[in-house]
Amino acid sequence: MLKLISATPSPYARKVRIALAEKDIPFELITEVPWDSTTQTPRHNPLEKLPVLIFEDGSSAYESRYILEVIEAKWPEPALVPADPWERLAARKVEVIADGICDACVLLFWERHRAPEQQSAEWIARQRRKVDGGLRALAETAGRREWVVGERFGLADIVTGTVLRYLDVRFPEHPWRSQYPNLVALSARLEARPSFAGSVPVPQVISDKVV
Ligand SMILES: N[C@@H](CCC(=O)N[C@@H](CS(=O)(=O)O)C(=O)NCC(=O)O)C(=O)O
Repeated sequence: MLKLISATPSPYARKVRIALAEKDIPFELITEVPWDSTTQTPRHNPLEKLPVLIFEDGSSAYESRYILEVIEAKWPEPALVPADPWERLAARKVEVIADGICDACVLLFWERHRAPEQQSAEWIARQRRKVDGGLRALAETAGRREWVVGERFGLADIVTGTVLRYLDVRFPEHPWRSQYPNLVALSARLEARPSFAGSVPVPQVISDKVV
């Protein structure tokens, strides 16, 4: 059985969970805390990050963008990336923006885990600018269209939906809902899909000291 190492808050893992669900690919979900010493992630990814997709032969794929490319190659229908090369590149650019917002949120999250006197205001401001700028770019790209790129649901919608819901977990005070009504409507439509409803992110308890 295909296995996916995931974590309850992970937007990167949620991308993969949604893609597998949208393609009706059965898999075993392994939920863990990659920050704790109990993690099995390093056994399957030398970079020690989840998500990790583990195939029946024990080989593994890691880095969510790469995992999604592997899934698209192994199980091409229904396609989640546009056939048109330029539309495909537009969808990949949306993934770059969405992943970049998530990356900035992760850096913010750990900076805020440091003792107050050790936290860098400049570093926090820098990450906050990336979140704000990325959201602005997503809102401009999405406009008021039904789907973020092209004429059907796909990768650009998956990554946009996952980063928006991730903000509720890691950056709940961010005012994106008042800033971008088009993203609020898009998020509501996407969250109604069974693949989204079955993978709603929630915080996790981290037992070990990380920073
Ligand atoms: N670029 C990676 C990022 C993955 C990532 O940062 N995963 C986190 C968990 S979560 O933030 O997604 O919940 C992790 O495993 N971090 C462990 C570590 O960085 O050592 C991807 O897209 O897969």
